[in-house]
Amino acid sequence: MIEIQNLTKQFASHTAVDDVSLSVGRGETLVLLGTSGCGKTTTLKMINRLIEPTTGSIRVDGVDVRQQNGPELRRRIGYVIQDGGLFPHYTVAEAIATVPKLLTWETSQIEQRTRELLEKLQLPQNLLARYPAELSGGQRQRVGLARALAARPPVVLMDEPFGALDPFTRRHVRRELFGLNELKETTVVLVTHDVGEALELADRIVLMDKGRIVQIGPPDELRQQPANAFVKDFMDV
Ligand SMILES: Nc1ncnc2c1ncn2[C@@H]1O[C@H](COP(=O)(O)OP(=O)(O)OP(=O)(O)O)[C@@H](O)[C@H]1O
Repeated sequence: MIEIQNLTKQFASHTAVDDVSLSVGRGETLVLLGTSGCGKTTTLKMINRLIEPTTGSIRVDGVDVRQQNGPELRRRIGYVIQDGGLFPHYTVAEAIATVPKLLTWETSQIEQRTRELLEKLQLPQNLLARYPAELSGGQRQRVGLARALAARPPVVLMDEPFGALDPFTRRHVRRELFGLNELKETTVVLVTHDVGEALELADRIVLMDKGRIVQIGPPDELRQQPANAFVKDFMDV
């Protein structure tokens, strides 16, 4: 469970995130939606402390994130970014095993989990010995997803996680991942500017504009009862 209260981030004189308050329930998928530069990524990065807020607070499972050190927090919160965010000198197998190893999983358990994730993400086994430079953009992105999900973290943050995939693979991977049990009990905060993706994946959508929340609610509510003309136009796909 994530509770965000009066969160603001100021970069010099620019307010990137402006007094944002919201909560994400256990197992919920919350989608941050909005135009480029509206503050989605900045909001996401404050949850795992890659960016420190100017003011406001964030609690994950009742504990203020500022009371935990960054690396420890990020071990419990999966994080997926558009290009996969992989270390160049780690093979695919090593990348996926990173967090399970830190948590001292048995080798056989890590191998089994790796096989399972490759299957769900439609990645062939023969990629395991390759380095990120030897993968396509879409493969890198899926390996990034596998790495983030490997140890089944209770919270996963995703920043345009399907952005590099072609429309066909994108739909397929999305359905595989979100349709099966894989993410059912996981609290997910996902950033996208793709309305279709938001409508398909979100339990609730947070529509942002210029750092502020314009409307928050289930997909149908934003479509059927838009708070203003901006929401109506944005959701009208
Ligand atoms: N480190 C930084 N220094 C100064 N300004 C920044 C910094 N990071 C982000 N910004 C500004 O803050 C605003 C919000 O950026 P943010 O990346 O959160 O937007 P976004 O909604 O995720 O956009 P996109 O969909 O394009 O990724 C933008 O105007 C951006 O230029």
